[in-house]
Amino acid sequence: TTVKHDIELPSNIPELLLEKHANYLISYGTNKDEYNYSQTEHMRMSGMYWGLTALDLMGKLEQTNKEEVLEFIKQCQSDSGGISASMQHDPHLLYTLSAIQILCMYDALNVINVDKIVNYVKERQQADGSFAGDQWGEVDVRFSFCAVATLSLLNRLDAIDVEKAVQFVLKCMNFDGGFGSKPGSESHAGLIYCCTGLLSITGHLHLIDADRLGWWLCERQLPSGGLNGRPEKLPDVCYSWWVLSALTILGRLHWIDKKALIDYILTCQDVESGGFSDRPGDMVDPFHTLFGLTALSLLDKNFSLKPINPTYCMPEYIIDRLGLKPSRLD
Ligand SMILES: COc1ccc(S(=O)(=O)N2Cc3cc(C#N)ccc3N(Cc3cncn3C)C[C@H]2Cc2ccccc2)cc1
Ligand SMILES: [Zn+2]
Repeated sequence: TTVKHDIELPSNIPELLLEKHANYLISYGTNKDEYNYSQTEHMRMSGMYWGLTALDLMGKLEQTNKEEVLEFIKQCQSDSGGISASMQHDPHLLYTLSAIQILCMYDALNVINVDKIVNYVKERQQADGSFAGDQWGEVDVRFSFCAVATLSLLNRLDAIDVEKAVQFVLKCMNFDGGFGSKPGSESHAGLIYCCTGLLSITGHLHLIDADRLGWWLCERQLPSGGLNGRPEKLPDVCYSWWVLSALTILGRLHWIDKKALIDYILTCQDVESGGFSDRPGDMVDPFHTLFGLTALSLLDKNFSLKPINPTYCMPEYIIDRLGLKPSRLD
């Protein structure tokens, strides 16, 4: 039997239903009793970053409850300086980055203790330049990206050893040009985004074999038009973001069949409830809704979406306002 590694696209391709997606995200945060809301407590800070970034891209940030969000973030900063996913949870670099990204969008970094954030991140760096995600010590190159992105948003990259952080990223590079989560781990689109983004922030993109990695990335596109995260995997909307943002940073976005990918992403909308799912017909969620919209923003500026910065996955105007210039290959 031939193993199916792709899907058939539905015949009709819906147009981009921005009002529906905005209403889905705005109501997601409000009805707290809903099952989904309770299931996402362990990652609520990231869930808020996904929803608020998507709403800002659609020009709806002013419809959110800014004061309530700022109060929640203040309550989530622990004595260690790190920020947790929800109140009374342990702090972690993943949620510290999400919180700083939200505060940059709201232009409200003053509501938390920035020096204690910087110290929390600095304390996570290991002797080999890598970063542990929290005090329990799990190392993953995703956490290197969280550390470097957080500190660069605060203009405090001086607090860590950037050269050693870069050395660890290079140890994660594979013969196929891609990156895994640790030295020797297999290449995966999500980790390639983290490593490409870190090297873009620190100005070390010249260390990447852009043609070899670009080739591996555009190989992710399947006949359905969708992108997968590794060879032999099914397509998934969130991989549109991981692959496209890395290709954009490498200056090779044009290597992808844009029209086919746009059609794939549009079929992943739920035309009733709003929101995007990983594949047509699956359950929608805020994670895939953000990454569907950010991918469309990179693919075609004629959708009514604000431009997205491929390195930080934040609206371009926020990165401009912060005076940040993450590098890209031409
Ligand atoms: C399926 O239930 C889940 C499973 C895992 C998680 S998770 O570990 O917190 N996380 C974030 C995430 C959030 C949502 C939403 N809302 C949905 C999925 C999803 N995944 C799982 C996923 C996405 N594409 C395919 N898969 C299987 C990624 C994962 C890891 C991740 C975290 C942060 C940034 C990037 C990636 C949450 C819910
Ligand atoms: Zn996904």
